[in-house]
Amino acid sequence: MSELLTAAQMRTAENTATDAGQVTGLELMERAGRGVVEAVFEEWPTLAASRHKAVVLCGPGNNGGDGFVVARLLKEWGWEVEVFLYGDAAKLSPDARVNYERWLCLGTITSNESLEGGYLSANFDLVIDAVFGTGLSRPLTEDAWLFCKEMYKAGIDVAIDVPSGFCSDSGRFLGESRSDFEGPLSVALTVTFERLRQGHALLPLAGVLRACAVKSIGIDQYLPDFRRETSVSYLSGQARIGASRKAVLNSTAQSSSHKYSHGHTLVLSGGAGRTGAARLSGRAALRIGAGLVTLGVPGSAQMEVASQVTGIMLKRVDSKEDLSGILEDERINVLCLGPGLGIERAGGLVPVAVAAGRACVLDADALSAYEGRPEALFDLVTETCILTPHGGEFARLFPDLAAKLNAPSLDGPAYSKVDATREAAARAGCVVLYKGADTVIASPDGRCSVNSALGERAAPWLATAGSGDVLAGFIAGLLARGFSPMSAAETGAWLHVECALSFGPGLIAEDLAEELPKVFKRLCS
Ligand SMILES: NC(=O)C1=CN([C@@H]2O[C@H](COP(=O)(O)OP(=O)(O)OC[C@H]3O[C@@H](n4cnc5c(N)ncnc54)[C@H](OP(=O)(O)O)[C@@H]3O)[C@@H](O)[C@H]2O)[C@@H](O)CC1
Ligand SMILES: Nc1ncnc2c1ncn2[C@@H]1O[C@H](COP(=O)(O)OP(=O)(O)O)[C@@H](O)[C@H]1O
Ligand SMILES: [K+]
Repeated sequence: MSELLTAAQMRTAENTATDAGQVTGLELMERAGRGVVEAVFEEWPTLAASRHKAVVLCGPGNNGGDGFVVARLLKEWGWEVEVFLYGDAAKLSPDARVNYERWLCLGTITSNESLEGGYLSANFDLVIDAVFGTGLSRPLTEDAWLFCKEMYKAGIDVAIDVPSGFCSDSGRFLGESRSDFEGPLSVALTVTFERLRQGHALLPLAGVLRACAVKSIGIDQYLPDFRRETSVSYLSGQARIGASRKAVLNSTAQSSSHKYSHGHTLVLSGGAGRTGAARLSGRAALRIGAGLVTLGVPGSAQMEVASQVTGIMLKRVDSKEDLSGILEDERINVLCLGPGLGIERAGGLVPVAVAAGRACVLDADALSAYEGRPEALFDLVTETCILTPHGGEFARLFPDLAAKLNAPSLDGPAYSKVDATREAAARAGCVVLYKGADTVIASPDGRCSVNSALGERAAPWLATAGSGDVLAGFIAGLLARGFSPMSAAETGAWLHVECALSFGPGLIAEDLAEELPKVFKRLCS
């Protein structure tokens, strides 16, 4: 697990380091430029071995300053380099100005008039975007867009910090979408410093980046104290679930304890013909380590479910009273409600389930049942609950937050999925896991993680019917094993993607839980 930074956190770290007299801004810029060149040669080793042609598009701030450093270093490496400048050279930031002048000792600035007519794609091996970075505070002006558009059309090979126009906190393109540019946006390599920015993990930006490199510029010790609650964790491909979590997973394989000490999950099912979703959740809970799983099924569906399950037990739950009766068994420590439950049945059963005071995963219909009256749900839930909405369900429960997220972003930093999920968790008073290829998990105390299924962890085949039901079951099973709500949501979401990656394309929801043993074996070896 690593941390994601906001632009403000990075700026503070930079200022603290320079104020402490540890380093100058100019030196940081030099290190940043050097880091970019190193990352390029690491990504494409053949480029280091011979002469190539690069173009660096620089902007008016320090991102442009980094660009001038890169241009100089590549030129000194023996490459042919051209530089374009957006904006007035007289108004460059002071450090950028120094590097602009250093560049002028080696080369020139090409007139922006040359940019048109496919000049970039026709003439260069490497197109480097150093126009705007983390300082972008408003949508690109028309002339800034005309400058950047040529770069996007050619295809950006290297973006310094962030591709220009995107907000590095939210991952959103600032302003209205650009109807005059239809090409697919894609950036081969993005090089950033010390840690990834929050926006690198969030859509749409995360979907544009093919590879990211993080280079040190020597200010790690000035980064925020990540034990504080304001940081955002990144559950990435490199993430290794913590030792305690691993120990719990390990114990599923070598248990000498009784099954009841591994918890008992009750999954409530819908009626006949709608039981598949709950069966998926139940099996997932069992596979991930719940000692026992019971499906609570209406009488009309008992035969259907009985013919489909083996390791899972069955109890008849037609009414609230039936559910209350079953919950007298205190060994049931977790409930999972929503998948295939039906809106009406959910409306009746959710209050009883939550009032029982056990850990509780509320998904799908258990959330949609509260459309138009979300406060009723928030009044019920406690911090032992987890809400797992997808985008549609999120908008039903938090229409104002969804509207903010969908409105055009006219200022930077723009309102992000991290902001929305944090607000949602604070409002609901429990952990909220907002699904997607960039799943965001937040707890009411402000802790937050992004679980990525993008970039190196892209698993688009996870968007298949029923995969969310499996996720709900994974989380419920981990809760049964004693994970805290935040940990269960993080670990469940992370393992969900690991299973999808391990299985590969062709995956259907049924395959996910069956892939777990392989994933566990790899983790525990
Ligand atoms: N922090 C660190 O630790 C380190 C940071 N480093 C580097 O610095 C970068 C951040 O630099 P930065 O803050 O100077 O901002 P940057 O992205 O260059 O843009 C600001 C310029 O753009 C302008 N501008 C803004 N919006 C605009 C618009 N819509 N249309 C047109 N213009 C617009 C804005 O103008 P203004 O708003 O002032 O009028 C200003 O001139 C960071 O990404 C990294 O590469 C490294 O050197 C190493 C250490
Ligand atoms: N493009 C994608 N790449 C990876 N994972 C995705 C993508 N789209 C959705 N997911 C994941 O797939 C699951 C879908 O859940 P959900 O929308 O509830 O579907 P269902 O109701 O069919 O189970 C979620 O875990 C979500 O994070
Ligand atoms: K950039």
